[in-house]
Amino acid sequence: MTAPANTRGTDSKTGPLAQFTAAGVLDDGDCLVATRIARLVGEEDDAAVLALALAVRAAREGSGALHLDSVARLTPHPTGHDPDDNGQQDADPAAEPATLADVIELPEPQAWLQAVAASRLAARGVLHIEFDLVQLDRYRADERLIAGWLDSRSPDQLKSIEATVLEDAISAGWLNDAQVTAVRAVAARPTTVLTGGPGTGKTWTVAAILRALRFQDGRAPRVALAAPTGKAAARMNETLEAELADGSFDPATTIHRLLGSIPRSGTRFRHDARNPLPHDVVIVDEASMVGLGLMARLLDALSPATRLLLVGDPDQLASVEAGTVLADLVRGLGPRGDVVELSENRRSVPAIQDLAGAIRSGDPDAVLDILEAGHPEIGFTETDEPALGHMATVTDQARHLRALALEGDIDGAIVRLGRARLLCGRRSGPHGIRRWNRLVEQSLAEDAPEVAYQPYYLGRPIIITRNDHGLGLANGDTGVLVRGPQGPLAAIQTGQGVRTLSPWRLADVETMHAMTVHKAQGSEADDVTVVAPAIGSRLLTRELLYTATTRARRRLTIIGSRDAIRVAVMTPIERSSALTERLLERCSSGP
Ligand SMILES: Nc1ncnc2c1ncn2[C@@H]1O[C@H](COP(=O)(O)OP(=O)(O)OP(=O)(O)O)[C@@H](O)[C@H]1O
Repeated sequence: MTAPANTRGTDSKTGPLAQFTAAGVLDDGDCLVATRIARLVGEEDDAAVLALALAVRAAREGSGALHLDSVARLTPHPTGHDPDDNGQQDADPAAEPATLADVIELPEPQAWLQAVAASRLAARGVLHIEFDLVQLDRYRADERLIAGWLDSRSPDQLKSIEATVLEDAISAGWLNDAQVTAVRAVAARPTTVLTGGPGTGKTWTVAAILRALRFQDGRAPRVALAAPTGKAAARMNETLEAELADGSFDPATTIHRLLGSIPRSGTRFRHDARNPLPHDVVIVDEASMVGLGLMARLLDALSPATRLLLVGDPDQLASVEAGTVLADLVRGLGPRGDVVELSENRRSVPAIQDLAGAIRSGDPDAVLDILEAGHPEIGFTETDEPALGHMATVTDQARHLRALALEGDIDGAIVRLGRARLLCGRRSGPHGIRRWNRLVEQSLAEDAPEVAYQPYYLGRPIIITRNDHGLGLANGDTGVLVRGPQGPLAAIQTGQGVRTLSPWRLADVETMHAMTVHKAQGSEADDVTVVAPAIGSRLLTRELLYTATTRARRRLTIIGSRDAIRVAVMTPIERSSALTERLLERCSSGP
């Protein structure tokens, strides 16, 4: 393959940009940004402009870096649509999906990389080439900040933790060996990453750490508890209630609030290197949902004396923002001994744990064997045309919720809400939540016609979609509409308990007979039904299936074809970054 001829790549209507747009790989926004910047710096090399547009696209898709040799493996979507969007199934689901290399003549990656390295875009610092990756300046800067910060830390700068208090907390904590290692690591190290799947005792370990900190002599250390979302912060407060009860520690908050958001600035905060946070210890839960930019801003705002504990599950879906920071840190800091992994799951039933393990290890045969073994806790409905008839628990749940709501039973309805959940990859299309919400409502309307036309019908499960500090509601809080003395009441489970209020006060709210897997992150239900995305969907990934599976405590039903399951298990989300390499490079060149 050769580098593309110079066909006026700075014009998005012709040349390689047009070809990539027609193949559904680039969108107009990618091309517009690339052509504008190219014009600004006077770049005329098609190959470099194409790399810039693809780096912009990569960031949009969650990568802070671009491997030019991965471009050939991209899947073209000539209509610009995902199969789940346009309602079409692949004609032959077993057929190998075409790659971009099948439809476009691509530059040879090494020559392309050299062309980018020699380009004006590189000379002017728009693009950088390191570790054979192309990076936009912003993501490289964030990665360098994170790696540099982690590298500069020394245990000598930390306030020491009294050994006897630490040992007391450990012996009184009923901790397993890995949990003890984690507590000791936090005491001894400036940075610790605590990983593990759901129910492996991460919060239990954090509680032991807080107890060790509370009984320190002299000034109690100042601890910040934080999470990427309001919902996750509220959950932290709930699960650490006993440790927070005496007021020794401030309740958890969002990372944005901790750093001090500046209105209308998503990238600047009141706390930064010049005005660092005053805390001795910062503990971040659900760290897999923290993107590159936010992690860089957080570390930038920590003083050298601050201990940092990042807690999360690197195998779950990563942040919406670009980056796979937690997974990168696990790989990059592992050799330094900064990572502790917990693996003993105490929450889900063994069959679901085994299934999650097989998905995580990328073994489709093992996954299908478990799905088809007839475990009472696992159902597998093999079809690529899911229908409501496949989801008895979902319609059952809707009817129970409605009955409890009609009785005005707030507690009963809230408990019921956590019993069963229908999860989908996306919002739209035949496999998306909108369709299932509509179908469940149609089914309810057979007995209760008002469900079809009343927005606030009794028994409507809801999810809050935006933080509302005035009402004390967090994005992701869930609830149900129940009969109240003067009309319908919204009963919502918040971090501070159940709140009831008039549904008319709710601004950002959606129906939740079905929920996206992204939104379900950090929450669980006893009985989970998962509709697998269609073959060809970009959402059909290992992380999506793992995250959905690990939401189930007692029973799981997966609805999808064997091929779709196979594709999901074999398709880890490819997000490129150079953060791991940066950390490993520093580790190997260290003292
Ligand atoms: N060492 C232990 N001894 C007894 N019970 C434990 C221990 N560790 C964890 N548990 C229990 O196991 C369950 C899961 O623990 P925990 O909530 O800490 O897990 P987690 O990893 O934080 O889960 P998630 O990621 O879903 O929040 C809890 O009921 C907890 O009380």
